[in-house]
Amino acid sequence: MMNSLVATSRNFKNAAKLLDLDSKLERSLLIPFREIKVECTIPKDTGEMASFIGFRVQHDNSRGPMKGGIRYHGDVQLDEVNALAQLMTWKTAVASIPYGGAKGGITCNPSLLSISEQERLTRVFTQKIHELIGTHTDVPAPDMGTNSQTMAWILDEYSKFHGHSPAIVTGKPIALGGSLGREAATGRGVVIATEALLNENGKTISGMTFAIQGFGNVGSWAARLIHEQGGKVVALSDLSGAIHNANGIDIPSLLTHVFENGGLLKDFSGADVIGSSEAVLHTHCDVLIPCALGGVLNSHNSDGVTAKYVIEGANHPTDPEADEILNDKGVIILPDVYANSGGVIVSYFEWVQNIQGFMWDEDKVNSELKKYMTKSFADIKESCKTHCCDLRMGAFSLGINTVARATVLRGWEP
Ligand SMILES: NC(=O)C1=CN([C@@H]2O[C@H](COP(=O)(O)OP(=O)(O)OC[C@H]3O[C@@H](n4cnc5c(N)ncnc54)[C@H](O)[C@@H]3O)[C@@H](O)[C@H]2O)C=CC1
Ligand SMILES: O=C(O)CCC(=O)C(=O)O
Repeated sequence: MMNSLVATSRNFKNAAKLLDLDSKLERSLLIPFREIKVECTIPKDTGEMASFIGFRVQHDNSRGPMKGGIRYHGDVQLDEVNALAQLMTWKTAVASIPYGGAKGGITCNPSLLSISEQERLTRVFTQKIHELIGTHTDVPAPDMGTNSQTMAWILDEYSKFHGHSPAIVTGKPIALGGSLGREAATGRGVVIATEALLNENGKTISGMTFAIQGFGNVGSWAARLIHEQGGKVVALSDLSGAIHNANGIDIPSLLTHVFENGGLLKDFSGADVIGSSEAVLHTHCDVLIPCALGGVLNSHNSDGVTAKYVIEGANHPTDPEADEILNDKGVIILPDVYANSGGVIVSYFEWVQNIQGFMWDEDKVNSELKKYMTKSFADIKESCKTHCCDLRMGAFSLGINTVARATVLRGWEP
């Protein structure tokens, strides 16, 4: 698998070439604004001390406060967080929301930590970075391995230093100022994006077959909404393996099973086991939606993809080498910086509601989300036409051009 920062930066450089970007400006846009690395030491429940490394990379703030999730996963390391922060910068620009990009994470396996250990770790991490984040500087949110409870602990810890600050994080519980619709937003956005692409090709979700890797926040909401719209989810996977049912998996039954089974889809009686999580990538289907880790589609396995469309619910699931292989096979890829932007778009609505001190109803959140995503799909198509390129390069060049213009307007002189 290619290093995620190398992969993301390669996409950036190819788009910068299409834009004929000044080489000094190009270099400046690629370099992150700030990289933070902190040691977080906590007592485990046993009384033993344990140290973890936490990161926050603030990539760019030319268009507004930096924005992006916090990931708890064993593979978290600086290059990965850097790549994810950079993606946030282009993603917020593609979505036309007034933010820059950031991302954070702690190298840990949350399933091996008790809830109180996770709480202590989150609070220590917040103590270490609280002076460098802020409602108008850098606003965290959930990502893999974190959720609304994690955001509640950050809010509480941050507020001890700075006073009650609901807008310091998004994706928080509704009872603490979270937005209706945020929990479902990334999955809902994935489905809106899928619909836009399929409609353009004379198709609809209803009657199409789908395979989804990852059944956490993004994957489970995407599956639920696809099922509701008449799409057939034939394969799914998570950390515990992959399952398949050619007649379509009954998603409501699976959700009940997962809820009662420690969050895992293994042992579900309504489908056959098809092996490791990677098996789902090669399942016969119309649409493949990776919703887990980065780099899962690479030079070793992309040739086996049979789907006609890949919708990137995860961040950077496709290596540039896999991009080439899939493009040669005629597979259409809807890139992460658009396909999974529903989460950060509704995070923006949450932040706006917190600042206004006014709560929107869920219909308003969902209809505004659709409006933003419909507009950005049209903007990407226009960019593809201008630069004669595929959707990834269309989205990257749109995002990079928007950030470059803001940077120059603020007084950057090439
Ligand atoms: N939560 C959000 O709002 C957003 C998330 N994303 C991206 O979506 C992806 C998933 O994030 P969430 O759903 O929030 O995470 P999550 O922690 O809720 O769920 C992750 C899922 O992936 C599965 N998984 C982990 N390792 C796997 C592997 N090797 N093979 C197959 N499945 C595996 C887990 O079992 C779980 O089902 C990540 O790439 C994240 O960056 C993107 C935009 C926003
Ligand atoms: O909701 C947010 O602010 C960030 C979501 C995120 O981390 C992502 O889009 O990858």
